[in-house]
Amino acid sequence: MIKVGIVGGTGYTGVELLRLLAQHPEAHVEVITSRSEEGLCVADMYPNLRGHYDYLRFSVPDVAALGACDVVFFATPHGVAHSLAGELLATGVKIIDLSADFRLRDAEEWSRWYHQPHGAPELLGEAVYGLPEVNREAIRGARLIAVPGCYPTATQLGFIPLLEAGLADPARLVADCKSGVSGAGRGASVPSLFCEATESMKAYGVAGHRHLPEIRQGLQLAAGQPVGLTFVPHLTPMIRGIHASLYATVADTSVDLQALFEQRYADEPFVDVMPAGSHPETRSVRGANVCRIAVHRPQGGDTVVVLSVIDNLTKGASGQAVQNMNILFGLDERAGLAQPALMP
Ligand SMILES: NC(=O)C1=CN([C@@H]2O[C@H](COP(=O)(O)OP(=O)(O)OC[C@H]3O[C@@H](n4cnc5c(N)ncnc54)[C@H](OP(=O)(O)O)[C@@H]3O)[C@@H](O)[C@H]2O)C=CC1
Ligand SMILES: CC(=O)N[C@@H](CCC(=O)OP(=O)(O)O)C(=O)O
Repeated sequence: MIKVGIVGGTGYTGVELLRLLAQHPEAHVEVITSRSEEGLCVADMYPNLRGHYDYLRFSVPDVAALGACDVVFFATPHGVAHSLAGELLATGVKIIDLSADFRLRDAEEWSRWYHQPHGAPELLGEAVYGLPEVNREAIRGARLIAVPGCYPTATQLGFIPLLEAGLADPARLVADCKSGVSGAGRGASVPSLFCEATESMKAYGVAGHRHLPEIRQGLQLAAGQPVGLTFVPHLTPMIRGIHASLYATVADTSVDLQALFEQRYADEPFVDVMPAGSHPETRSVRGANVCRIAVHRPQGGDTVVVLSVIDNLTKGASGQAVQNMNILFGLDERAGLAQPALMP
């Protein structure tokens, strides 16, 4: 059994980790932290977990207890993993960080977008970006994994086949993305209030969202050259889900895009290329560690439209984190992640 620690167990990604790990055949959660709920039984806070974690109580983060685990997940706000990662790695534990702390290669760029100094630039060289569809081999040997953000996962998986094949004009990519409200986390904030978020929809961060440099970094690697990306996130009145409508211009309109996408993801257990003409919906991935993709070229023109949907808490965060754990420990990549989406 892999001994698991979770820092930040009361948040939405923390409880999603618990939900997924409850049915994992090779993992056992030993430690879960919360500073605000110290001593509380996990199932008293999340009744959906009653009967699964009756032994488990929240405790304050403690390096000795976490260091006795095999792997520690950080499901915490930005900056927390920076402060604990070095000390924990020294104990021999592996780290899977769901926050953005180690996603950007450049510490100065991270500081600009996250408005604080990078707290552990010395660890950036060894951090592996945990997008298995691109980095599976590097993940296997990693000590420190940076799990991609939710918008970056949906967007990169949608654009990558076009960019790797050199088909899309890399200078003019557009990502028009919609997120459910759980993407903002469990902390109280006015935009997340029921009366603010329901029966309405709005864009935000058009001038520059912190996921822009992360997405650009991944797309540049796929394209092998700089990319120009317009990224517009929107808040939509649903709890879970990311819907990305991605636009690219292609010079060669003779390529069979359906075949290209099917071939690129043929061996990927968690990317589903839907039949030509499909319109994937967010509820088809709710609670499932899956990205469903459809590729269109409307009216046979030179604009390609890729539709990519994920659950922000599953393939966009905790499911992808467990997928990384499975790869890291040489397990079946699907372990604990086989459940289909909840419909309706
Ligand atoms: N929500 C989503 O869809 C996604 C989130 N992410 C990222 O995952 C991380 C967690 O997100 P989410 O679950 O939504 O966040 P939440 O705000 O819902 O939860 C944050 C958790 O971190 C703990 N925490 C806060 N500050 C500290 C600290 N200084 N030291 C230790 N623990 C702390 C909190 O517990 P307590 O204060 O009691 O200790 C809480 O359990 C974030 O970095 C987020 O950006 C990534 C992809 C998608
Ligand atoms: C709807 C909503 O607010 N979404 C969050 C992004 C989700 C997330 O948590 O991403 P990180 O892991 O990179 O922080 C936002 O736009 O800030």
